[in-house]
Amino acid sequence: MVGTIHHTLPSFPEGLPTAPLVSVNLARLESSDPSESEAFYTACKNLGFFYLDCTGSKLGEEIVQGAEQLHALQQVFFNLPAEEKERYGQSMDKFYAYRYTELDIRDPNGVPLRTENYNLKKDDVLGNCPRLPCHPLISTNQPLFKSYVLNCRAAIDLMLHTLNTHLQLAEGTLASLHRIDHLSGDHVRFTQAPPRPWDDKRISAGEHTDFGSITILFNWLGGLQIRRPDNDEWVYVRPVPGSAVVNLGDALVKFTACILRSNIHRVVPAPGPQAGLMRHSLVYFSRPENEVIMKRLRGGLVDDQPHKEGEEEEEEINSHEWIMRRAYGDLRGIYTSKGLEPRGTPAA
Ligand SMILES: O=C(O)CCC(=O)C(=O)O
Ligand SMILES: [Fe+2]
Repeated sequence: MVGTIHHTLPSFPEGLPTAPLVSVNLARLESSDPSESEAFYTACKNLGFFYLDCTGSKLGEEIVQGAEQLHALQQVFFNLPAEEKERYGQSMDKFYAYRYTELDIRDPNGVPLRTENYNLKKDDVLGNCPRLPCHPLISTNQPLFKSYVLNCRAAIDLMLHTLNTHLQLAEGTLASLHRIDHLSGDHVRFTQAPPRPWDDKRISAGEHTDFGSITILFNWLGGLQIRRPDNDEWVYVRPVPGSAVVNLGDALVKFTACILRSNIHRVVPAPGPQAGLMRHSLVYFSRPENEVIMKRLRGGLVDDQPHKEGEEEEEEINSHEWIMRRAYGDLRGIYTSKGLEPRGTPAA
């Protein structure tokens, strides 16, 4: 198995309530193993979160290795002086650039600490659109980003294909909404959060559902929590070396008229002995192509789903607009089968 650095960090504490995530093996999904495929589909319907065990799959091992390399790179990137990072910040792009939020905690020099992220568009990496100027550290690592994007997309395309089969949709329906050479909101995200005390207000403001299709997440410290749908309890997702955490986003809930689930989650300070460390995560968000209209699909099991009152009159918006309004506009919040639960801060 590819080396990961989890064992070099303080371990995730025992005895905390953790999320009941099933583990789906990528190699077995690749070989269309019927019971693995069924377990995957069940996880997508019941919780919308699962571990993707990448061991024993060439593609999986490449994804894990890429994630480790990008984890090392993101730490170098976030260690750059603030002015250097800000040069490629929000003045260039509202979303696909370096972004930060200042915390009300200061470092020993009196400088406010930041939670930071950097978003890099799939279309930028693959050359489907003009490239946004970026720091040399990012541009010199384009081959690494490119192989990571292609590998994540290969895994996502396989998962979409498997879902398509279980949902009994016409062949290629989900694939036709997620063509890699068509513009979409897919992106790689680096995140960094400094150690900080528990803050109820900040934590609840960060509760969200992802609003795209399928998210592939790597983190090395605890702190990610999901709210269990059965008892509403917030529980930790323990990082597992060699596995990604995969979750579904609201677009797939919309397309399938709520057959699939996107579960609410949030990030809290890392627990126990991990609490004093800088926390990073590496996320690949996939989203429908920009021009795709965000409404229920026709065909297969989706046709058996009940129609919501007023569904026919719902305004038709495309994926690009959906993302912008979910991130910054009037559609901010948590999307559930009951509708949109408004929240003040951007979801992801
Ligand atoms: O940092 C994490 O573990 C999760 C991040 C997340 O949920 C997101 O960026 O949407
Ligand atoms: Fe998320």
